[in-house]
Amino acid sequence: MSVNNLPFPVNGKGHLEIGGMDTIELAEKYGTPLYVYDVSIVRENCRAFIDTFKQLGVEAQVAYASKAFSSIAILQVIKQEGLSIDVVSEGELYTALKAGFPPEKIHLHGNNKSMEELTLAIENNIGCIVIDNFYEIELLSQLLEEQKKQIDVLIRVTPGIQSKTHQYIMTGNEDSKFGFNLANGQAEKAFAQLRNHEWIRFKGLHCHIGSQIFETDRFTTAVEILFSELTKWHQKFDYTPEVLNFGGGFGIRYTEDDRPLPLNIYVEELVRSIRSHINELDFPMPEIWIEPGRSIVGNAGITLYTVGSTKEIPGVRNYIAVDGGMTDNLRPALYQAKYHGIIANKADKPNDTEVSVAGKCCESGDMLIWDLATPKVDNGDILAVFSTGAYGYSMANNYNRFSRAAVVFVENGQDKLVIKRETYEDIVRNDISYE
Ligand SMILES: Cc1ncc(COP(=O)(O)O)c(C=O)c1O
Ligand SMILES: N[C@@H](CCCC[NH3+])C(=O)O
Repeated sequence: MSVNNLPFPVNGKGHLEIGGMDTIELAEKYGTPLYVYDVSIVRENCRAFIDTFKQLGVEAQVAYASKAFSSIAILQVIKQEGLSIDVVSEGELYTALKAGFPPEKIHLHGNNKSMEELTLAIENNIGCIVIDNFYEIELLSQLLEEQKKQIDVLIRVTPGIQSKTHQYIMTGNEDSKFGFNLANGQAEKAFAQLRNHEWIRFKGLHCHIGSQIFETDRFTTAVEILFSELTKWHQKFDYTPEVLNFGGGFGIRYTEDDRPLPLNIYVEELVRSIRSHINELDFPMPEIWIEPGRSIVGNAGITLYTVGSTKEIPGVRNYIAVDGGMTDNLRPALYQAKYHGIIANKADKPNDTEVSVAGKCCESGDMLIWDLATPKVDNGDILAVFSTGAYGYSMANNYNRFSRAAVVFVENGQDKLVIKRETYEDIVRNDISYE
């Protein structure tokens, strides 16, 4: 943090900088709304996870959850840093293959994988499929039998943990659309079907307890729950897992109320807890996999907007409207997510007023930030919203036929366009005339 508790520096012109670049110049060059990523932060986050596992001497795979932001360029950075990735759809898998991601480092997720998704995964010999339900076991068995191929799998289990996060991003609770329930025996039933399967190589268990989690105790509880199941399976079937995957969910700072833990702490606590269980049970140490998404790209990205209209309601509130909104950042409308931002061309000015930032969609709920302290705002000012690198571009949409914003990477004072701004021609491309 530098001026005013900001995550990025301010230059001599009073402009916010990112990756050694002036944000106002970037806005002029590429237009707004604009997503800008400081690639060096992505790399730092990757290394924090990878290096901690190395220091602890644990065989691991850190699989970037590409749903947080999937594009050819970001997956190339992730590949350079030596991570694996998790994909949840044919589109994400296709993007990964196009990015030249090594197939053996791709893991496929999804609660309703289609024949096409499974076929693409099998044809490309991806590293692992995380099986979610009994129907998928049938589909996968059928496809592998037809192609006479084997594949590694984990099964996703729901440990029954209520994480302290928004209901829509909880996934490990019992009443969830994801995974096999542990408590009611479904997970054991799936394990029984898979342990001696001709085509499916059962490697271990996966669980993901939710997203934007700030406490390690949720993860260590998940470890305990998985090991209590594994203890049963060991007694009954003499089974020990080769792989345990504890998903993602490591929280980041959106506003100053968020208190994220350093990323190494999550890994250290997980490993400590797993080691204590395997020592007690006399199991060999399994490979540990994790799937961070938000914590890899979230704080590396900002969004730049141009301020347009303003509206003062005396005694109520001052609105400023920007040229984007719920089309480039759905999270405030969907999860009441909170963000912090600043007027990037007045980053050195004192905050002597308060505004609420509206998007330009035809929805009252299209508000990006409520009650943000700023200097006096004029039209033409550039607003920078922080921590939009995860689930921003990836959840962008064309509501009101807005075009998706461009994405620029900056690193060491260099900028590069990595996703072009969508054109209106792109938007009508699949429309078919009815005249
Ligand atoms: C199975 C799985 N793994 C990983 C993630 C990534 O989560 P996050 O971006 O919070 O790290 C998710 C999303 O919540 C998920 O469902
Ligand atoms: N899209 C969610 C997180 C993903 C949840 C996936 N299991 C968010 O923006 O917070």
